[in-house]
Amino acid sequence: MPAESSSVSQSTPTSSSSSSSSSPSPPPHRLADLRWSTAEVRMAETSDSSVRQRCFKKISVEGNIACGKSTLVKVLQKLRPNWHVVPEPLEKWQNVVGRESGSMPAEMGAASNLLGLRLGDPKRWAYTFQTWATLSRLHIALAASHPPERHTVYERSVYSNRYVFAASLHEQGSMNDTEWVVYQEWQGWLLSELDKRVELDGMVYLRAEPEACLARMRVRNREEERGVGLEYLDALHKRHENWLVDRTTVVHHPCSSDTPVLVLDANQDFESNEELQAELINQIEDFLDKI
Ligand SMILES: Nc1ncnc2c1ncn2[C@@H]1O[C@H](COP(=O)(O)OP(=O)(O)O)[C@@H](O)[C@H]1O
Ligand SMILES: Nc1nc2c(ncn2[C@H]2C[C@H](O)[C@@H](COP(=O)(O)O)O2)c(=O)[nH]1
Repeated sequence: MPAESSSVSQSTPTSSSSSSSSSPSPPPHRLADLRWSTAEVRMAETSDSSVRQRCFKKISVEGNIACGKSTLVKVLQKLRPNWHVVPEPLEKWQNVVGRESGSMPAEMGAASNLLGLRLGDPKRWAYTFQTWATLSRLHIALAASHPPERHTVYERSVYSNRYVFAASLHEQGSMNDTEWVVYQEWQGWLLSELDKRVELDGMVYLRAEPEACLARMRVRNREEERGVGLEYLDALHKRHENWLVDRTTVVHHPCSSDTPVLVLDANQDFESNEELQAELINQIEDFLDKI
């Protein structure tokens, strides 16, 4: 990968969806809140599209495992407290709780750590993980699309779920052809129905060498990721590059190959460098102004 600081690889604007509500912060997320009536969904869609102001943007921060997304997102929360920052729902993957009380018997214990199951036995759990990850991401994306009259920054998206992770799991044989087709069909249909509500105005790609990600992952030392090696990080890196840099990944509505992408060099150590952090945040702010 050539050394670089940052670049906006596309600048074609896409439509955005802001919301009309003025609540200062979103309600806490519970999967039980997913039980929307059709009428509620229609109302939200109507108010979304009627208030389509272009000033408040929805973007995601994308990048390989341990490239520094959570670290950047925390910096964003600190330096831009008026932005709505949505971290990845990791704890929902590490502790699966059902919508109905009592649907997960207490004695299941470790069986509720879906991230651990998926990394321990990919063939058995990859498809299940993809459905749960999509569900939890959609939940926070839809919840967040209501209140904020401010920029919203998601840590990853339903799009990396498909074009990076699911595609890679299928390629490596962890999802068979039938699971891959079924996943793509319902995921594609659902997102296209949700349309503007899940569309992004732009994406920030934290681009880091897989070797750097591996080193950081080892330092972070998340128990479930002990078996993750360079080969998997390499495969994910290539998927990110094809999708966000080369733009050769075939994407489906409401994802677009025209969605602007800001590429940031995440090889540099911004964690302990406040000057660099401020510079990165300024670049993201400029990007939001441009798209
Ligand atoms: N730019 C950086 N330089 C060096 N270490 C970093 C950097 N960004 C994050 N880290 C460290 O690397 C590990 C993974 O970072 P994290 O933000 O959790 O990655 P991600 O959310 O992308 O998986 C953490 O231990 C973090 O402290
Ligand atoms: N199979 C999938 N795994 C995913 C997805 N989104 C995240 N992940 C995994 C990767 C990491 O092990 C862990 C957290 O990711 P970070 O990069 O934030 O550390 O979850 C997905 O959609 N599918």
